[in-house]
Parts: sequence; C-alpha cells; structure tokens
Amino acid sequence: MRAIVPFDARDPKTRLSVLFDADERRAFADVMLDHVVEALHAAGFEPTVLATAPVDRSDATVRVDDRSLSAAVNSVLDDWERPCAIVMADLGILTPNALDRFRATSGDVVVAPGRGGGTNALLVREPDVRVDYHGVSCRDHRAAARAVGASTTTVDSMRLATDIDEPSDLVEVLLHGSGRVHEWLRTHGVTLRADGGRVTVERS
Ligand SMILES: Nc1nc2c(ncn2[C@@H]2O[C@H](COP(=O)(O)OP(=O)(O)OP(=O)(O)O)[C@@H](O)[C@H]2O)c(=O)[nH]1
Ligand SMILES: C[C@H](OP(=O)(O)O)C(=O)O
Repeated sequence: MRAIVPFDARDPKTRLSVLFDADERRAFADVMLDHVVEALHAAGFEPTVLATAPVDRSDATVRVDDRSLSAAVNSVLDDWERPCAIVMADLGILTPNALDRFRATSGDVVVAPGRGGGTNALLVREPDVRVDYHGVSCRDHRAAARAVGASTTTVDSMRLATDIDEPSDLVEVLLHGSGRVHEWLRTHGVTLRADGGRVTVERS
C-alpha cells in the first residue's frame, strides 16, 4: 500500500526550540523521517515523502509541494488510488508491528489519533474522503468520513499516538524508543530527569 509521509523540510519542530537550534531541529526531523520511512518499508508500505522543499532520499519517492499541509495531502489523494495511507514523519517510536496492526484494521477510514487531538496516521479506503489537519483533526476526520457515508475505526496504539512535538514527548523516545532516534537524542545530551515525581528531559 502506498503511504504519504508529509514532511516540513524548512523549519520543522519549532516547539522543540527550547532544546535545539534550527540546524539541530532539521537534523532531528531528518532522523525521525528516516525512522518512519524505514518502518513503513519493513511493514510493506511504499512511502512517498511529501516535502515542502526538495529533499534527497534514496529510500522513498519524493513529491515537493509547498502549499499548506492539508492542500498538499489532498492533492495526492486526488491522484492516488485507494487504499492508501498518510503517516506523519514525526512518529519517533513507531514500529513495523504497529503499522501492521494499523493496516489490518477494518473500516473505510482508519484513524490513528495523536495525543492532543491530531491525526498521526490515516488509512483511507474511501475515494471521497479528504483531510483537514490542525485543530482537533482526529475528530474532524471521523466527521468527514461520516459525511460521505464511510465507516470509521480508531486505532488504539501508543506507538502511533506518540508524535514528537513538545520536549515532554522526548520522554517516550528515551523510555520506549530504540535505534537512530533514541541514539540521536543520546548523542545530543538529552536525558531523562525524574524530579519531584515528574519525569521530564534535560540537555547537558
Ligand atoms: N508537506 C507538509 N508537511 C508538513 C507541513 N507542516 C508540517 N508537516 C509535517 O506534518 C507532520 C506534523 O507536523 P506538526 O507536528 O504539526 O508540525 P512540525 O512542523 O513538525 O512542528 P512544529 O513546528 O513544532 O509545529 C510532520 O511530519 C511535519 O513534518 C506542511 O506545511 N507541508
Ligand atoms: C498536523 C497536526 O499535527 P499536530 O500539530 O497535532 O502534531 C494534526 O495532526 O492535525
């Protein structure tokens, strides 16, 4: 199955600015993209990176579109056959197993919500459904599916629900991640900090 992987190649991960400068944020976003593309291949998906600016990749098709996220994704949905998937590039603890479960879930539209109301992955089997990201997009996507008479299913998966937006999300990578995303944080001095019963991260 083909999968769109939206990727902001210009100024990604601004909510991590408190920890990383602009070059580091770009490097970290690249490492997470590598991780997601690798997991997609391992689970038998064919990824297309939908980037806001040219990116050099040998492991995926690249489509450049500098329009807003939803406009760019919908343009791919206009072109592609169903079923297809949209999987965000910042799923830092994603595994092939989680993607296998996602693909095996029935429903015209399968929603993998992100914590906080977003949509980390969407499997679309219905031709008329289009995306509308930002805000409470997991709710909006279920409503959009219902509006065209499509059935929806929601996937319950910590690995799909964990998108890396805020410094606190890095706790999940340090605790449950492995491989290159975990290693990048380690080599950039990011560690867990258990303070007064709360777990956060700090950078040395
Ligand atoms: N193609 C495309 N992808 C985008 C765009 N904005 C964000 N993305 C990607 O969509 C996914 C979710 O992005 P967000 O977490 O909302 O934004 P972000 O730019 O990664 O991070 P922030 O700057 O902290 O909001 C990530 O894979 C981004 O790389 C866009 O305008 N176009
Ligand atoms: C794009 C957006 O991502 P978030 O900003 O919630 O990570 C969404 O999933 O609607």
